Amino acid sequence: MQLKQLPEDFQTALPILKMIEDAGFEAYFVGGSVRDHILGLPIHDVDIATSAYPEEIKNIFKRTIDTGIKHGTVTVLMNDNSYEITTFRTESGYQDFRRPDKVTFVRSLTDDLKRRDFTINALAVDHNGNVVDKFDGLADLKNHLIKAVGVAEERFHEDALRMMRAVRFQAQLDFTIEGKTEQAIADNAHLLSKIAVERVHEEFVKMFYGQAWKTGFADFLRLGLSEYCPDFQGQTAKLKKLAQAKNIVMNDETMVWTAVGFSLGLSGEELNQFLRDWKVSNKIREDCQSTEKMLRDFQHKEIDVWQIYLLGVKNVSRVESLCELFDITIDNKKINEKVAKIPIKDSHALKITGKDIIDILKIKPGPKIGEYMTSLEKAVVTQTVTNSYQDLASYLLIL
Ligand SMILES: Nc1ccn([C@@H]2O[C@H](COP(=O)(O)OP(=O)(O)OP(=O)(O)O)[C@@H](O)[C@H]2O)c(=O)n1
Repeated sequence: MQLKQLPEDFQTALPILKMIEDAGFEAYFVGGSVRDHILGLPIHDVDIATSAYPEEIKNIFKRTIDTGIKHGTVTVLMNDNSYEITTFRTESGYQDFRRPDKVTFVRSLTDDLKRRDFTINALAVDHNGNVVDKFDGLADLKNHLIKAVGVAEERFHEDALRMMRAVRFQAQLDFTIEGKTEQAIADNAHLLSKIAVERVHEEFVKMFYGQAWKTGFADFLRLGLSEYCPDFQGQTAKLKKLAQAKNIVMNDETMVWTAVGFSLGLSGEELNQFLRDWKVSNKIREDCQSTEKMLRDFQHKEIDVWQIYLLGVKNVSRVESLCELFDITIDNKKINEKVAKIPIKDSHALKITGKDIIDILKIKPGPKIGEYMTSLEKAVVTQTVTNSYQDLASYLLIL
């Protein structure tokens, strides 16, 4: 097959392919960008694979960065763009965060495509738009199938995260996992416990961003992958409820982690520990905790204006969606009334500064100042005190 027209992102990168070819090597567009373009989806990253070794690439281009040179990847800077160019390779085992343990550079495109995870990701496109399809990836794209390249077991032994990728692609693309590939996931789910939590975390969150996240998540549970993830052992029944909940669009990490934590019935320190186990960032952990608190408050028909404020007055829609997910009814009118009455929209609007606090209380600068600021902010938001220098200064003295 030949693409009717190369997508714009490929066209911009054509001079790179040409320069590599002029030096006597092969170069192709590969991976997710090819898959997404054929599916008519927007392209994210343009990946280029080549028969040239990294040092040979560095001799061809003036401006390069050794991104992952041991693993064959060199970034080439051209005009305002940067491109990751990776030497054809075979590999085994990814025990660390992102890179395979052992890589062997090869000169054959087919060998490179052979080591890739799924047939739909094992397509390459040359400078004329000719698609190299050694493993029937085009047919699988047409039939909406996620199918491992070659023997599925081997692909999952090389990198167990690919089992999560299968479930994630299924959710993102609304595809089906092919029979043997699916069986191999069920048989090898335990291999997931060997993978760095950061990698599992990344895939887990991406799984929820797809249109059909509930199908993806249901398969993640059904195929036993959840049993090998942090804190999910023996929790399938609770998690299943999430897979059967109402359909909402999950569009940020806080939503995902709050939804999962809430399904498990976690709050306070337990929720915090769960999120730490999954290596969720401090910022998102804080957001999840205030979001979860709001959900619980709504469940008990309470509306805490400070929680609404903390979450960011504009971000109540996230909580609304989560309430819909868990069938919690919320009184929008009441919330809007409360939001309208919040006298400040952010902490910078406080009529007192950290320096004022130091002067008034005659204390040294330090983290305590931030705590005082938060207490004053809370007092203003909950209308315990008015936002004037005089009132805030007096309130500070009785804190
Ligand atoms: N565990 C992995 C990760 C990646 N790949 C191969 O490397 C390509 C690029 O990987 P990556 O950018 O991580 O994923 P994409 O397939 O591009 O998809 P997405 O960006 O949505 O993750 C994939 O298409 C696939 O051919 C693989 O075989 N095994």
